[in-house]
Amino acid sequence: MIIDKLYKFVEERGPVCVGLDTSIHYIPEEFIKKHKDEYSALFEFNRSIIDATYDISACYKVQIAYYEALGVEGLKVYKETLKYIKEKGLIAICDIKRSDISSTARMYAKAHFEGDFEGDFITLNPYMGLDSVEEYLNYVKEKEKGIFLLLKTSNKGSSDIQMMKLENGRRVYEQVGDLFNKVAEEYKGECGYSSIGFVVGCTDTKEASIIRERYKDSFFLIPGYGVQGGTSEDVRRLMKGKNGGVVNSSRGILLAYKKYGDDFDVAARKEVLRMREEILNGI
Ligand SMILES: O=c1ccn([C@@H]2O[C@H](COP(=O)(O)O)[C@@H](O)[C@H]2O)c(=O)[nH]1
Repeated sequence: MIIDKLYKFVEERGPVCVGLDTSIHYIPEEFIKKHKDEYSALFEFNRSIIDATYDISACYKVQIAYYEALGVEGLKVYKETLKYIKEKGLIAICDIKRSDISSTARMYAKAHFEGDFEGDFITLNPYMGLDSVEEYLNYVKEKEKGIFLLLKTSNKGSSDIQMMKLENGRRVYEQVGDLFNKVAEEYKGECGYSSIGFVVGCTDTKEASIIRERYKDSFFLIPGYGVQGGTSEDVRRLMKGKNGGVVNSSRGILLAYKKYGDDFDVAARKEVLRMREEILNGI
């Protein structure tokens, strides 16, 4: 199961997930000038970040929106970045947040679990229900793939719907979490976690411990650290020890050169080390 590989990397390298939400505007101008065009600079920037951080990071989360926004040329960079991660034996989480009826979901599964845009894990929005996720499950069982389902997101608006109380007393996110937790049981690896995990933002201090307590055996992808305001203390409420999840930081790592004044790859490494130390020290 792919979760066993991720768990092993978390144990060996720490829980940091490097977010490759790479905007052209984040790349230093001198670096862009050294390359044929913006797209090759974009790929080389990603490659340098990966080379500088792979031995101290659990995985890479590649946010497709940043590449889609650049059209076909951007998607080629997305593809090349995923290929590079795979060639180095690392783990890619494709942050695509798809959700659709099953016939369309089948196509999304094909697009992101095989072919040009293949990754190890994908993110899905499960709020369309069980049948919107079913088409992906065969890949989890047979092709060493994994899924992170949005549960309680890091944005302020997550309280608009996800926190609503239903007549049965549960919150909407609990209804969704309980439903998919049962499904996840069938995809457990040797590490005890399932290849179907949840996305839980670390920006809701109050709800974090409740979520961890309710989903004791789930592996979490945790965004919201740093720029969005989540702290290491918030992360620890969700982590369940040192290896119950991975903690994403995108802008905090990609733009670390502005904070440290070093070359961007050197600064990215410094920031991953700082973040890892800050999170693990309190556990
Ligand atoms: O609840 C969620 C789910 C996904 N994200 C994604 O994580 C990164 C966060 O980027 P930062 O620069 O570290 O804030 C981004 O790709 C989001 O789309 C999230 O933030 N919250």
